[in-house]
Amino acid sequence: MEVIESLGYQVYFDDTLASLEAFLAERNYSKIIVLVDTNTLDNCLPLFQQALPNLANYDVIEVDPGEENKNIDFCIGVWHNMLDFGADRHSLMINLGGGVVTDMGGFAASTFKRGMDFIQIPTTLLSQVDASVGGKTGIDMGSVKNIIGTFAQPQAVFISSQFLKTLDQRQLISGFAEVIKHGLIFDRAYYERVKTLEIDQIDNSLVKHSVSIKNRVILEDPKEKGLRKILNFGHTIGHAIEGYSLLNDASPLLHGEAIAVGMICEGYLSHKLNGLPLDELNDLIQTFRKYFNDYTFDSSIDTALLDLMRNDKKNLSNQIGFALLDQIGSCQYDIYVSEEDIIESLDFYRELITP
Ligand SMILES: NC(=O)c1ccc[n+]([C@@H]2O[C@H](COP(=O)([O-])OP(=O)(O)OC[C@H]3O[C@@H](n4cnc5c(N)ncnc54)[C@H](O)[C@@H]3O)[C@@H](O)[C@H]2O)c1
Ligand SMILES: O=C(O)C(=O)C[C@@H](O)[C@H](O)[C@H](O)COP(=O)(O)O
Ligand SMILES: [Zn+2]
Repeated sequence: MEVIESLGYQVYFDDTLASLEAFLAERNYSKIIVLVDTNTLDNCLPLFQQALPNLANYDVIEVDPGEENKNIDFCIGVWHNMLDFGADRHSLMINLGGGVVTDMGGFAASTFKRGMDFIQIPTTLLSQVDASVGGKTGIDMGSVKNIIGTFAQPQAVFISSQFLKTLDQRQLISGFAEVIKHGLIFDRAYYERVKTLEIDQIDNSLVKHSVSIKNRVILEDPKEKGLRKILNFGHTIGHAIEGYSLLNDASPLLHGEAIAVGMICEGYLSHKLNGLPLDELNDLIQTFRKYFNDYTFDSSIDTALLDLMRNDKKNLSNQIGFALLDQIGSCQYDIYVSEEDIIESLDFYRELITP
């Protein structure tokens, strides 16, 4: 078992979850509530129960799965359940699921009675390498991603590769977008390694390395005043596309799929505005197109996408904020880009995927 020290808590890489048993034994929580979605109820709760045979007394809250449920209505349902179960300030919320469960459960716990303890047990690749660590919690409002939320750190994070066995290929690839991002923004050698991998070669070492990159960034800047913004590479445009797709597509893009498109567009902006060499831009494009399908959207939605980007949390005085690469493995932040250039980057993507 390995442990990474994060912002006052530990991230345990522990396939047996023995560290979770020890963690619970050390603390005297008045009540334990496990938040799951329908899929993690079926696929992950049994593993959790096997690992903790002596944990008899806990309540389970179940929500419907998917991004479309990461909203205030579901959150209210969670808060009602917490009240019904008699949760108090000395209770613990265990979020057992992907990024939707860890984001929304963290938000529900961090606001309930002005805040109670929670831990994250991420069960998707995306939530293991990214969402469960760093204390960003939140929910969407319509198409606007993560617009209501808190910075609230969990008491601990427990990562077990056992959970990934039931995850389907599309979800694994979605999580892989954040892995590639970690290499692009921080670690060129890591990028060179991951871009050659097949999806079935994802292993513990890669999850740990991604967490260690994210952890180094958040330790330096927990509340995203500066450096942490690099973790948002691809997200200014990616979140707009994800939010748009969520409400308009019959089969919406997943978070990782949307930010993969975002990273190609923002790769283009990195080349045009921040010195990313052309051959590195082409390499980035080739990598994303190796793993991700093209996403077709026409220019009629550009206004809607720009409207969504106007809500980005990196914006300043009505200027749309970006984190952009100057070379692979290195990223700058607080770069404000004109709407003309943003549209040019969307055009670039459209031309790229046109046969
Ligand atoms: N807080 C952060 O720092 C941060 C970072 C990155 C992404 N996010 C957020 O994370 C969310 C995306 O997370 P996600 O990709 O994990 O999506 P998700 O939580 O929707 O999970 C994806 C799907 O997999 C299912 N699932 C989860 N674990 C499973 C398992 N072990 N076996 C089978 N099925 C399983 C879920 O029920 C869901 O249907 C987005 O809302 C994104 O904004 C947050
Ligand atoms: O942890 C961070 O900081 C990130 O930006 C990680 C992102 O991958 C993640 O999608 C995050 O939820 C985006 O946050 P937001 O502040 O842009 O909503
Ligand atoms: Zn992300």
